[in-house]
Amino acid sequence: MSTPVLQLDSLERHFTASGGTVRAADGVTLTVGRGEVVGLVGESGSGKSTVGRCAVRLDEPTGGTVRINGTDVTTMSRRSLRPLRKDFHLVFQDPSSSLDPRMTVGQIVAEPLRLHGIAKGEAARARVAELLAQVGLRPEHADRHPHELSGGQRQRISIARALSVDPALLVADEPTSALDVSVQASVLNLLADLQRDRGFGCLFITHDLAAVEYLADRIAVMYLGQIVEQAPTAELFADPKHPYTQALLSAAPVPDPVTQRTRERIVLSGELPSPLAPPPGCRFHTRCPLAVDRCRTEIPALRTLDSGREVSCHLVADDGTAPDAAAPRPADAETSLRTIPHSRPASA
Ligand SMILES: Nc1ncnc2c1ncn2[C@@H]1O[C@H](COP(=O)(O)OP(=O)(O)OP(=O)(O)O)[C@@H](O)[C@H]1O
Repeated sequence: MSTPVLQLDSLERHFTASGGTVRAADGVTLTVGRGEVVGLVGESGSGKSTVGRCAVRLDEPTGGTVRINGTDVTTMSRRSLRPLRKDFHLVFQDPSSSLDPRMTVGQIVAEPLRLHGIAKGEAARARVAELLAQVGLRPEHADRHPHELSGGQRQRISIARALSVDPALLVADEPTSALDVSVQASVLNLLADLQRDRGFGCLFITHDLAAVEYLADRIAVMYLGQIVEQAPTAELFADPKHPYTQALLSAAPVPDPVTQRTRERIVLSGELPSPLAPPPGCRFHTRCPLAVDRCRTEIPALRTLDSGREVSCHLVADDGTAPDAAAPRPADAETSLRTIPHSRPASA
């Protein structure tokens, strides 16, 4: 297997705040293969952006490792990182914040080409025209400034800029959520087309379950700083194992009129607990409709099931048998705990 474009190993990003330590990312292990789109989902505050920012070293991890194309960049200085920066880019939620208002679109898109010594002068101008065409803009847009363009056009420009140097990895953090609903689909389609044509790896961070189902090959689900489930997209949507994933996906619209897939809506009680003081045992137990005593005291490891999928839940058996969070009855939960064989840690 070729080296993944992104490898996060036990990634940690803890922030020191007045109330203590915020465990925004707390042991995240994740890979993005060459040409693969990995979706990162989870409710607001679960740590997705923190992981995305650490992955492109816009933020400093406090533990674990970040490898890009096999190179450990976790503690590399800005200076040593500079030549590698061509390989990875982040597309932000709000394009206005990442585009310099004093520069023309042409200068914005050409800047990475110049910085990495790839093209200048006429060659850079020709490349910019080509890139603008690829993102659905006209050559004359090169002379405009970001404020003269719509939100959708600005996001197309940040995508053109990010892809100008042919990166191996693109981290897209909610790339459409700041846009009008009417243009979200066209920007997503553009990303999907470019990804297919150019084959870059992509970490796609989103709240939009329909978008992630459409774009991602694989999905990782985050809860309170940790990954609780990872699976190929179709398998995750067809058969979510973790009670949190079941609840999250139960809120998704049913996009396929042929299969008429339906899911009973699972409404979780309470808010996401504070990452300043995560609950003991399974972090999800305070909101899990299936939680049993073991969940309150014993931390479930993220383990690989027989099928190769990964899940961290005491109630999911190695053969993938999982209880249904939509039909919780205390007796069921206790029964499933007793009847499902668990792979317990050696020390337990
Ligand atoms: N610089 C910081 N200092 C202190 N806490 C922070 C900092 N940045 C993020 N956090 C906290 O870390 C947690 C995770 O934040 P993060 O933005 O990564 O979540 P998210 O899943 O991306 O949320 P959203 O979907 O709303 O963007 C939150 O509790 C947030 O308040």
